Amino acid sequence: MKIAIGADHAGYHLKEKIKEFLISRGYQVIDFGTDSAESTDYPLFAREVALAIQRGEAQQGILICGTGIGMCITANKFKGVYAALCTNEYMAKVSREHNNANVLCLGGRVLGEELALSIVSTWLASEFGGGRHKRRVDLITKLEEDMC
Ligand SMILES: O=C(CO)[C@H](O)[C@H](O)[C@H](O)COP(=O)(O)O
Repeated sequence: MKIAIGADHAGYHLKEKIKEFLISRGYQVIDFGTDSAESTDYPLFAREVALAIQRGEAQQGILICGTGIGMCITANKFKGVYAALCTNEYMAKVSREHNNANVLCLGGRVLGEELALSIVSTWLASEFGGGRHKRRVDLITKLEEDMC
């Protein structure tokens, strides 16, 4: 399983912790930056992670900015990318089980490291439930197709 990861300056430190955590658990990580805490612009990194998902280079993505909001707004502009902003484990679990989210967005200025890693771990361990949730996700996919 390959995971694409990206952050702006406000998510940089948490990105490094998450990357370390993922590698220690055997995931392959593609890191699209940023590579320091110097001020930069979150859409640049959301774009790279979203394109990696679209191209099939990564199956899932994780994006971190100050709140996770800017990353989530940007990533959801890309067809086939379903990004979810999660602030607790329940949201992480349901974003996979109900929404089949393929990108997890986190707030580096919102979450402590321990909670953030627990959210990542829950998200990765959760799977899409199908059934009535598939019907709803299919409606989202159809909306994407109708808008092209
Ligand atoms: O996009 C955001 C808000 O949803 C992110 O949290 C950014 O990291 C934030 O806007 C960056 O703010 P800064 O004042 O330039 O550090």
